Amino acid sequence: MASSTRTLLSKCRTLLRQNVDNVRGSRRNYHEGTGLHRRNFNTHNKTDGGVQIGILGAPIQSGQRNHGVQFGPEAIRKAGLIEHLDHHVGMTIKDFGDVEAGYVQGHADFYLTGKTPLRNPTSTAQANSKVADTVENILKSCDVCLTLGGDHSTAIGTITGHARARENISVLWVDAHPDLNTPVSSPSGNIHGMPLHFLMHDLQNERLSIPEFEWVKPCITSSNLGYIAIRDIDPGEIAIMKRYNIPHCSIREIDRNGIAHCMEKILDMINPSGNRPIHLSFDIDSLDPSIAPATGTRVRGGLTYREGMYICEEVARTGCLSAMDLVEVNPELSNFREAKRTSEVAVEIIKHALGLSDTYKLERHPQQTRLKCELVFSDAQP
Ligand SMILES: NC(=[NH2+])NCCC[C@H](N)C(=O)O
Ligand SMILES: [Mn+2]
Repeated sequence: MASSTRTLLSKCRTLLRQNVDNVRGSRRNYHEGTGLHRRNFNTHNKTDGGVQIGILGAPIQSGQRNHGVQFGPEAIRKAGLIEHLDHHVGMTIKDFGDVEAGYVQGHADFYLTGKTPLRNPTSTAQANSKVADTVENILKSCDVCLTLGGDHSTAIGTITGHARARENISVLWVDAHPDLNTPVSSPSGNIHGMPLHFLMHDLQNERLSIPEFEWVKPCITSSNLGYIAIRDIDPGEIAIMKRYNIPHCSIREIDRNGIAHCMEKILDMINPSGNRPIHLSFDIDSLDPSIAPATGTRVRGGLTYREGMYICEEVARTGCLSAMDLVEVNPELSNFREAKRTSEVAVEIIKHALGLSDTYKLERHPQQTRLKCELVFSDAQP
């Protein structure tokens, strides 16, 4: 390429970036500072300063068939999660241990539907009820609750707990799958492919009357939910997404328009005012299996490492992160090295969502109970 063309191209890119930054700045008040800081979502009056992160393990595996996903919390902790977070000034980590989830071998009970029986409703409901109570409690004393799964049915508990503790939450669902099946549309009977049908107001008529799940009250609507990276979508899920116009950026839209555009679009859709508490539900299978192989429902053609981290950085920059799930790490489904690699990537994902990435640094402002995540390296050129 001739050097004059290259210069022109680079000038265009710079202009484009500046434009994007201007639009963002005006829409979401980025000039106020970016990143994780206290947004007064909480009802408690903490004056000791700094952001409190509560961590909970939810070793639930009854939402699917593979053995081993119950070891997800242990694997992520072993990959150094606490050590990575602990030394950051202005951030306090409280580890609440694991919820007692109970282990279900294969098929404990099922609820008969027309097609595939719903697998393990009793144990999945009971474990999630504990998760919901614990997340609700953690959010009374912490600014952010991080839950380590477990399979993705865990989101039934975490989102319920979050919605009990804070008003007006919006959910960003990062996943290869929309997990929006109903017991009737599900091809597998696995509850980890259905958590959202329990939680969405719009889908209450699709629920079966399962006494153990009575406690789950709808708490999100189709406009509070956004998908990113989905690429393996069942016919029943497509129908629901179309019927309720659920905001989404499929992996193909990321290919076409880039991750920056997609994140901006999806955040504007689910959090237009820029001050709703965000629930980030991150399924490790959203990443390409070459990066995160130790998971149960791998789908080729996933997010690159940087795309995954970028999603989390942008969430951190909103300053609205209030709860996060990191689910579906299953260390038993690959060899030791791959399992370790997957857990390490999970730690990286969490760090980035909390505003701790290579391109950012956290700074505690003196005398302020606030963390500010500042860009120490930016591409913006004069
Ligand atoms: N959280 C997950 N990994 N979900 C996978 C769901 C796969 C499939 N759509 C099902 O409903 O069975
Ligand atoms: Mn999922």
